[in-house]
Amino acid sequence: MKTLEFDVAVIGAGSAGLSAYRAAKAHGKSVALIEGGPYGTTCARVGCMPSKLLIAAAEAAHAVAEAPGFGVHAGDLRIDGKAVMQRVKSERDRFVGFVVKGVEHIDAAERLRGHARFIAADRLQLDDHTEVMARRMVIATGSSPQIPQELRDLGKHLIVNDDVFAWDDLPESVAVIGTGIIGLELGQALHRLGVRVAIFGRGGRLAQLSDDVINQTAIDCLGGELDLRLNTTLVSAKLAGEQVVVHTRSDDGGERTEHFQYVLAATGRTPNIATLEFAATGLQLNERGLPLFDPLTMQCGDSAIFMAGDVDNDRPLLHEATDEGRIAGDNAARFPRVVQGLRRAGLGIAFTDPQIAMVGQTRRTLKQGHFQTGEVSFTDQGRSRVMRQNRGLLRVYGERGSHRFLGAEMIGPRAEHIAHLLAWACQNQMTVDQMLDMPFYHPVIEEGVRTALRNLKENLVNHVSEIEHCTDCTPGV
Ligand SMILES: Cc1cc2nc3c(=O)[nH]c(=O)nc-3n(C[C@H](O)[C@H](O)[C@H](O)COP(=O)(O)OP(=O)(O)OC[C@H]3O[C@@H](n4cnc5c(N)ncnc54)[C@H](O)[C@@H]3O)c2cc1C
Ligand SMILES: NC(=O)c1ccc[n+]([C@@H]2O[C@H](COP(=O)([O-])OP(=O)(O)OC[C@H]3O[C@@H](n4cnc5c(N)ncnc54)[C@H](O)[C@@H]3O)[C@@H](O)[C@H]2O)c1
Repeated sequence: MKTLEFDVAVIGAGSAGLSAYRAAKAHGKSVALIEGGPYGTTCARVGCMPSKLLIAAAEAAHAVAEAPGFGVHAGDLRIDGKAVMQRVKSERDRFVGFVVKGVEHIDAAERLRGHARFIAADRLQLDDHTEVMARRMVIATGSSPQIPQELRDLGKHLIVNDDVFAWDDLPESVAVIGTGIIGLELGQALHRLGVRVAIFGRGGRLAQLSDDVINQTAIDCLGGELDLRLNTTLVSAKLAGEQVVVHTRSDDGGERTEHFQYVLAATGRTPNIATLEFAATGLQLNERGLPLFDPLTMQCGDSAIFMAGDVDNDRPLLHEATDEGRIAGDNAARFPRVVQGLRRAGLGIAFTDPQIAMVGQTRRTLKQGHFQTGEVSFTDQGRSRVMRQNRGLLRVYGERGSHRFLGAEMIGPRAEHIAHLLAWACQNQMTVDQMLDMPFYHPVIEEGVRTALRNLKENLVNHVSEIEHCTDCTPGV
């Protein structure tokens, strides 16, 4: 057994861990970067990048299928599944290669391999070979797919996102369980690439949308193309030869039994904490066994242990993981003089078509009676119609009295860009008038944003009562 000593130990060499390592090193500390799995990060290996590569192929197929709508005919659509997966994997490997190269530049004495668990607040055990002593720690162990009990006996026919990006060819059929971001992104991409796909949701929510009106618009937009089965419970899934027999029941009592080649669990992710043995740290834990931490400093209580990335179960997105890693690594090095780090305006984008986006305060977090809503439909929006992408709705929220822009939810064309504009305005605490003073070109989709802001301004000035009813909202304050 080896014993090594460092100023700081970072558990996990994913996006958050790498960012924490760099931030702690900037203080001139000795820092151990501990990794128990493959290098390359979830984002590059099996997350953001390969999913967007698959979606890019699906968009190409969709553009060909939609071309006759412009009077353009490209002939019969043919999808070469092997070539699609080959590009997904080779481009993905390129991205992973850059990350791995970066890790290899780290001093070998600070790159430790092994699965870490706590044996004290300042001590870790790596597998059965090394003990690491460090006064300050950063936990950046990420998250893993959560698998419902009823899917656990399906062997290789149960898949998660990682498995999709290991395919050499596209399959014949996939039942996607879960209507969150992963289920919708992968489900729509596979559908557009010719795979028979059904997407099952036990509730009626899509991609974490909390505005009922936007959620319904998303159901209408995506449900027009996809086999979307909402309010449907998975009763059982059983293997029958090389197929899975999926038995489902919808809330209206209808039952169906269908065969699929694979079942994709897209049912959420759970923090990687099961084997960390927090009991040895003395940290205060919440009801799910996660240490309580301050999201501005990432510090757990007043300890020298910090959290970062998906493991903390708060804003599980790449840019947030990197920010949290930077704050955690910086504060671990500064401990005990911790400082608050920059947290940015909320920004979430689902790369469906149309794209879904959420900015700043979502409908769920707004206080009833304190805000007004403005909206624009993209159905008749000029540029969207020109491009035959005139589907969707944007709703913007503003604060009564101050007229400050608070946030937005949307499904619509090029939402990834509109969401950035709105997030920048939100972080700068702009008022609706200030946003309307900004330039808008013609003809662009952003003119739709202007329409929504004008509508919001009118409603703020006239105090139009909030007509919709949101079941998830904080009751009238
Ligand atoms: C399919 C998919 C698509 C996504 N798309 C997007 C997107 O488009 N945009 C976006 O912003 N986000 C996206 N995300 C989310 C994003 O990938 C994550 O938020 C981000 O990768 C989290 O980084 P992390 O450092 O917390 O975790 P990871 O990168 O998973 O790093 C954690 C590391 O810790 C290691 N580890 C775990 N336990 C231990 C231990 N005990 N000892 C040692 N090492 C350990 C793991 O092996 C792993 O390498 C997507 C996620 C998925 C799954
Ligand atoms: N574009 C992006 O930024 C992007 C893309 C993919 C993933 N991500 C990140 O990854 C995280 C995880 O994504 P996700 O889609 O797995 O989680 P999610 O929490 O968004 O969605 C999970 C869905 O599964 C449903 N579900 C859970 N258990 C179920 C069951 N037993 N039967 C049927 N449905 C069930 C939930 O109701 C929910 O709709 C997201 O929160 C997101 O932050 C981001």
